[in-house]
Amino acid sequence: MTIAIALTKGRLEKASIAMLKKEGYGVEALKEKGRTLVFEDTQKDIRYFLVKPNDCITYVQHGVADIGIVGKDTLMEGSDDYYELLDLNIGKCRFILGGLKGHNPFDKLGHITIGTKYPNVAKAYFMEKGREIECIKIDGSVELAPLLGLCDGIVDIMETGDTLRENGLVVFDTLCELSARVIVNKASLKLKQTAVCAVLEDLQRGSEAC
Ligand SMILES: Nc1ncnc2c1ncn2[C@@H]1O[C@H](COP(=O)(O)OP(=O)(O)OP(=O)(O)O)[C@@H](O)[C@H]1O
Ligand SMILES: O=P(O)(O)OC[C@H]1O[C@H](OP(=O)(O)OP(=O)(O)O)[C@H](O)[C@@H]1O
Repeated sequence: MTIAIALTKGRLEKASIAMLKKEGYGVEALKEKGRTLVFEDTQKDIRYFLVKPNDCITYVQHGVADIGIVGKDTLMEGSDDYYELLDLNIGKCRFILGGLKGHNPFDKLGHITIGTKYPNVAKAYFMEKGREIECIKIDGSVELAPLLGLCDGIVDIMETGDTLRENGLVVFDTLCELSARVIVNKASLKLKQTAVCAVLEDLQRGSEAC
């Protein structure tokens, strides 16, 4: 029975392919991918494809992918009609509230404006703290927004902290730790249980080595 696995392209791509390869999966072809989008491992009867983070969830929810590997940040921001079954211990980073030194958004009395790629996460965080915010959706280089006066602070991913530091920004709070997760289509877990669980067991072993 063929299993389809959606991998997130970009920052998670290398580490997830390396883990699959180490566990004996034939994903070598993905690394010399050119413009080809789908790869078959006929020996293991697995089909792989590389997609953008949000699309990984979409393909899993629709059952086109049985399994997806995607960041917890993307899962927290998006819809949740899937099973999240494994933490892979790769792509580790955290959600932070950041901004200009001496300008903690919580100290502001009036209206707070937050720049972020993750408006749902940001709103939930401030709501829990009893503050309502206006979110300005930013698609990249989020650190620019407070520097140029677009917003009072940002909710974004931090790994090394270099991007914040090099732009003179500071961390005011950590919302939570993040890493890549394995998600599974709900029907696939029932209908392809043996094959799906075999992949999960291998990935579990791989994640323990991280
Ligand atoms: N600095 C980072 N350190 C570690 N993991 C990160 C970092 N930035 C992103 N990630 C993880 O990698 C995933 C993919 O990030 P990536 O930046 O490649 O994609 P993206 O957000 O769609 O960006 P782009 O629009 O530039 O393609 C994120 O969802 C997150 O889980
Ligand atoms: O703490 P650091 O190690 O500096 O990493 C953090 C940066 O990485 C991510 O952006 P990315 O590089 O993916 O680019 P983007 O701004 O286009 O989203 C994130 O949005 C930060 O800008």
